[in-house]
Amino acid sequence: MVTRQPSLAAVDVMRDAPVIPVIVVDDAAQAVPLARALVAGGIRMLEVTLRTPVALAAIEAIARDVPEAVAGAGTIRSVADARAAVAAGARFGVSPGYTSAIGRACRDAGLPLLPGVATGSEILLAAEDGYTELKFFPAVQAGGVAMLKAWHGPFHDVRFCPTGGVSAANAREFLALPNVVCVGGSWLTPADAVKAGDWDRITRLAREAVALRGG
Ligand SMILES: O=C(O)C(=O)C[C@H](O)[C@H](O)COP(=O)(O)O
Repeated sequence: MVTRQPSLAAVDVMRDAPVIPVIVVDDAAQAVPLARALVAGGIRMLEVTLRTPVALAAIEAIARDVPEAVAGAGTIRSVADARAAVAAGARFGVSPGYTSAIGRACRDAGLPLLPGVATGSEILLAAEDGYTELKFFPAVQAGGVAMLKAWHGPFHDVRFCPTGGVSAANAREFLALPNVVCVGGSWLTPADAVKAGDWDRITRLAREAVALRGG
């Protein structure tokens, strides 16, 4: 039984911290300590990608056992994914691309969505459906900082979370842009650290990520 939480908007998800960690969980038992490690470092909005068989169980475990965290689902590629994410207790969703069917399903389910876009036409489609807080994916591969600067003219009212190729080394450049609210990335949860249960390292990486804004 999933307890419904107070409603959240996509912009709240983006504003909470400078980085949304993109998490891949291979073993459901890792989910709770991993979430606690990120929370200890100041990161609460957690994107658990639906890329592994245990992803939904991981979201469920975090939603149940780590009340300070806000579990979200990444890699939403279909209406079925959106519904499964909600049923597991996800409180926001992130998609690597966008279709109106996904947008509608998330809205109907009350799931704030960060739709993935990489072109002007995709931005227009998402905006037509009422989505103006978007994930730019894959950010570095699709044009990076220069692309976001170019988009700022025609799409000045759209805000982005660039993800894909973003790291501690280039995050500040993105965060300095007027149309970037936060960035997303997998660097806070390196596969070797998760595998080894090196939660202190993950807390340290989270803390460094929090310091990216303003510092
Ligand atoms: O599974 C998804 O839908 C995703 O969210 C894709 C991720 O955003 C990127 O894989 C993160 O890219 P890196 O930070 O470069 O590792």
